[in-house]
Amino acid sequence: MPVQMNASADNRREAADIVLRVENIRKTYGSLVALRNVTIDIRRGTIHGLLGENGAGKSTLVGIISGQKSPTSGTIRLDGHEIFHADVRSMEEAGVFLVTQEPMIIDHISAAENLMLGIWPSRRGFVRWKKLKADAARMLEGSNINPEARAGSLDAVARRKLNILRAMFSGGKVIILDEPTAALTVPDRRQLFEFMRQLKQKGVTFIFISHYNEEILEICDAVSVLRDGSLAGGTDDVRSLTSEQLSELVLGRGLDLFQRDRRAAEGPVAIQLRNVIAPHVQVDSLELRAGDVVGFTGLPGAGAKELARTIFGLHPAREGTISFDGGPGERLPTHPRDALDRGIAYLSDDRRKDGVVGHLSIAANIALSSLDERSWMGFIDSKREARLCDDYFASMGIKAPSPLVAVDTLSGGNQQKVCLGRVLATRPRLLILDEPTRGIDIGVKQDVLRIIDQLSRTGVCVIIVSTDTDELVRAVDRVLVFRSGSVQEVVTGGDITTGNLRNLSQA
Ligand SMILES: Nc1ncnc2c1ncn2[C@@H]1O[C@H](COP(=O)(O)OP(=O)(O)OP(=O)(O)O)[C@@H](O)[C@H]1O
Repeated sequence: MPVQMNASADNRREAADIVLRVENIRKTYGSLVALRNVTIDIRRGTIHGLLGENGAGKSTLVGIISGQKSPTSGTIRLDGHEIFHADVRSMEEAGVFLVTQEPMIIDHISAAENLMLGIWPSRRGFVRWKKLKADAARMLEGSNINPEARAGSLDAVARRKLNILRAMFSGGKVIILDEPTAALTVPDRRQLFEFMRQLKQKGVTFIFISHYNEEILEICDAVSVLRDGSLAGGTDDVRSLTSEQLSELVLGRGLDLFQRDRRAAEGPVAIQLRNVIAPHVQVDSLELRAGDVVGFTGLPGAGAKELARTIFGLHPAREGTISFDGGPGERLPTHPRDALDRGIAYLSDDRRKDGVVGHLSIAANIALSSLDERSWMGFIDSKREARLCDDYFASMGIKAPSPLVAVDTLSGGNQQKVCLGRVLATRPRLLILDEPTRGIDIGVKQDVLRIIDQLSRTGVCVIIVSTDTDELVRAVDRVLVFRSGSVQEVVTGGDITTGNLRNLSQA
């Protein structure tokens, strides 16, 4: 019976190959079924992509794997052993780490101390500070993070990098990265991927959540796709897939990619900025015509985000004026309220800080910043408010039972859609969007780009601050590349390509 013996040896080898198995996992929130009997095998030493539309159940699944959430039913096996009553601590001790989109960093200690959190070297009960600093400095080499810097002073990207590095150096054998590349620059992303490949060689396994096909195709070995809480498909050989097939697997249909019909800068100037000077910003002149969609890009600190925030009154300008429709130059807004009063709206890239109010409903959030428009002599027109909320709820494709549920209960991408609905509802004349589709799935991303396009056709000027080159290529008329606080390059027409923008924004 040699054939049978070979088969069982193969089975054993195969079982040993599987570091993590989720089996028949089901999770419900009241009547909502977030996961329906999901079974996935994750092979040791691979990078396993987890894909799905917003609200498909990805964060819920990795929350369960990492011990943050408990399943309604089903089992998790690590190295073939069933795990009972897992919590975050026991899973980290077992080598399973979840790196979320919101870095868990302690602000008042240094980057080095944060990096080594939980693994501070000690001798006879005393922390070996010298060794800690030396180890941390080695790990942070090439990351542009000063090991001595107070974590609270680091920007969002540095915090995210620190969090990823912490999991990697804490001896994780299964590391889950939930949209780790959001906000990372191209060089940062390359560095992260290189690092993942090195650890993979050493047998570390990654579960990698991303909405970017190109990333999945570049870094993953295998993928599993969730659709509406069920496993919709997957493969152990990502190389056999094309980007279109990946989209189809995620959406259950083909993807209709959006491409703006670019306009030349013609017609009277609607908004003009002059001599704007602010920390990290020095811009002599910027002109927007009605209906222009302009992209701002560059490395962190190069001025793109800073200028956008200056126009909205979040980043104090030392000098500079703004004028509307050929009128006289006015001082720049000194406060967001002042900006909103003058028809300038802004979507922050930090939805935790200035995005949504979690315990309020979707409708209340959408209504928040457009209160003036729906009130008349101090009274709120509630019919109008309901209509407005219904419109945005439907057009943004927000996945929730109704506009009345609390934003807290939505998936990350759906929360982002609420933020976007909220700024669009202010009906501004200048709309500034900072990373508008970050965290949003590929299908809805096209819808959002379409909505921005339609809005611009009503005469609204739009500024999109973005590090997503694909987004810029699809959505804008021209791209301003920032360097050292100034506009270094203006890219127009056929020159707006992914390759060009990557080269220019890294230079
Ligand atoms: N605490 C909660 N209460 C009620 N429903 C919840 C809760 N947490 C998640 N859900 C629901 O479970 C479903 C799955 O959400 P999950 O966050 O896992 O999606 P996701 O695939 O990670 O989406 P995204 O890409 O937007 O991050 C969604 O319908 C979401 O609204």
